[in-house]
Amino acid sequence: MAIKNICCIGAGYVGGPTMAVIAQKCPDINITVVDINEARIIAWNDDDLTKLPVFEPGLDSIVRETRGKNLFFSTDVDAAIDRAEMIFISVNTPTKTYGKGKGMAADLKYIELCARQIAKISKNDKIVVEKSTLPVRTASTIKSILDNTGNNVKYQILSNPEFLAEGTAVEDLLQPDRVLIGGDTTIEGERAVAELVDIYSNWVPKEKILTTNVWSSELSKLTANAFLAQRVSSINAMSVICERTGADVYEVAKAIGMDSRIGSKFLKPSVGFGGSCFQKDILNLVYIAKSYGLDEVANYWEGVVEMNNYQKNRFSDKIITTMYNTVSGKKITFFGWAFKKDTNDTRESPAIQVADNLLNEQAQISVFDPKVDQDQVYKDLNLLNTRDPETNLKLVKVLESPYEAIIGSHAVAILTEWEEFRHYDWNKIYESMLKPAFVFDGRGIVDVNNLKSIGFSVYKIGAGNPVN
Ligand SMILES: NC(=O)c1ccc[n+]([C@@H]2O[C@H](COP(=O)([O-])OP(=O)(O)OC[C@H]3O[C@@H](n4cnc5c(N)ncnc54)[C@H](O)[C@@H]3O)[C@@H](O)[C@H]2O)c1
Ligand SMILES: O=c1ccn([C@@H]2O[C@H](COP(=O)(O)OP(=O)(O)O[C@H]3O[C@H](CO)[C@@H](O)[C@H](O)[C@H]3O)[C@@H](O)[C@H]2O)c(=O)[nH]1
Repeated sequence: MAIKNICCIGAGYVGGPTMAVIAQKCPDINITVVDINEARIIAWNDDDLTKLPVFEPGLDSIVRETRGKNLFFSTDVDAAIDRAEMIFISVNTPTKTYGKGKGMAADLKYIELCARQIAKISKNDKIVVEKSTLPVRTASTIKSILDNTGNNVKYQILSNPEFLAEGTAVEDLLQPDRVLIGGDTTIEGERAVAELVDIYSNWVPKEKILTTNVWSSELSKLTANAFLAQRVSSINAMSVICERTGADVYEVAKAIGMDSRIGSKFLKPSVGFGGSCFQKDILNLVYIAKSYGLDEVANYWEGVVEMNNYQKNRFSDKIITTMYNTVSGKKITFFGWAFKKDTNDTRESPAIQVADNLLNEQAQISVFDPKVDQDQVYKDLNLLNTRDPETNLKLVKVLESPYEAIIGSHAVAILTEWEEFRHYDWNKIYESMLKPAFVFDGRGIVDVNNLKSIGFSVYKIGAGNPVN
């Protein structure tokens, strides 16, 4: 059986781009991406491609090429499930905010709802693919729901975790380091795995398609994110030592990165990692370890998140102490709000925590981010529930131009590494700021000597150069 119809449940940062690329590479397969969020589906169908709900370089042209041909976005979940031979589940799996495992475990309610809906609708055999990031052994939960509430149709559950990073999603999908597919080791299981391998083989070299058992595949995803986040926390831990000793973390990163056993990637010091995945997935891993009574393992990984929280708070503390121990009534301009460059995603962005800390000290904040709008900034701050929305509205302004945002500021804080920040007219910025004019670079992107020659006092994370 060659797959002719795919349904993807969840039209988010993963579902949208992943299906767009499959549609482009497999013109003979009809793909319907469904979501219960009607506004999101409307945005995916917008003629104006700048309004797509997910900003990713290169995504608009793939959607232009495929949408309406073999790629469709719809709110009719039932019809798409019914039609499909293969169903990807790509819904959100956030950290639980209630009950047992609150603040740690993955909330699987959306996964379970999908499984129940698939069971209710399906009248012929289906391959169900876990695309969402899930705790190890979730496939058995899905299988149990499907088998016990379904219409006696046969299901194969595959695990096919997604490794794309935001901002480079299209590139990562077109040229993945590997594709991982976990399936049952039965004949039916192997057949289902082969169907999915066939789909990816349209553009991914065979040697990069790795097949494993389901549990290894599920756990590899959490492991990959834990290792990646651990690298960021490790280099951030060294950034503090560099600042205290006069060593330069960028030189240290280069020196260790040339060791082929360590490798040079993912060693950029920062104000902390953000994004919807790292913290959530590590906490999920910590919860799994604890649930097996493996407290030492749990504590080991929890340290990665603790280090990250320390780094975020350390940055806001640095701003406060440098600005003569008070930021009350002072205007601080944030360059960047997204959790990394080239995305409009702000989930768990370090900017949110840094802003919250500074607002607690009665600072006034103006924000400029090339891709994040005002509503999102207020939404992120209000979600913290630290103060009432009116106060956030009063203390925080979101501007559409960096040069407008900066007028009358005491300091600039760089929270996202957008390329354009490097090329701003820093002389002009200096002119419109109060003096002394401070720059706090949480992403290591500025040329310290150049800014100092203009007149700025500069702090660059990990650079071992005390502000002067
Ligand atoms: N964002 C990433 O870069 C990334 C990368 C790899 C893996 N992941 C994982 O992929 C999963 C999805 O992440 P995301 O960032 O795309 O999330 P998202 O929040 O952007 O999208 C999920 C979508 O699923 C929809 N949804 C939830 N329940 C539904 C239901 N019952 N029926 C139909 N639609 C439903 C939501 O409305 C939402 O639009 C998560 O498990 C995440 O950990 C994310
Ligand atoms: O050297 C580095 C690399 C990253 N970061 C920060 O770490 C966070 C995460 O960055 P990145 O991993 O590039 O983006 P994500 O989109 O969160 O992607 C991660 O999370 C996804 C969701 O699970 C996985 O699919 C990807 O493989 C994994 O890289 C961001 O805040 C980055 O600024 C650093 O501070 N220093």
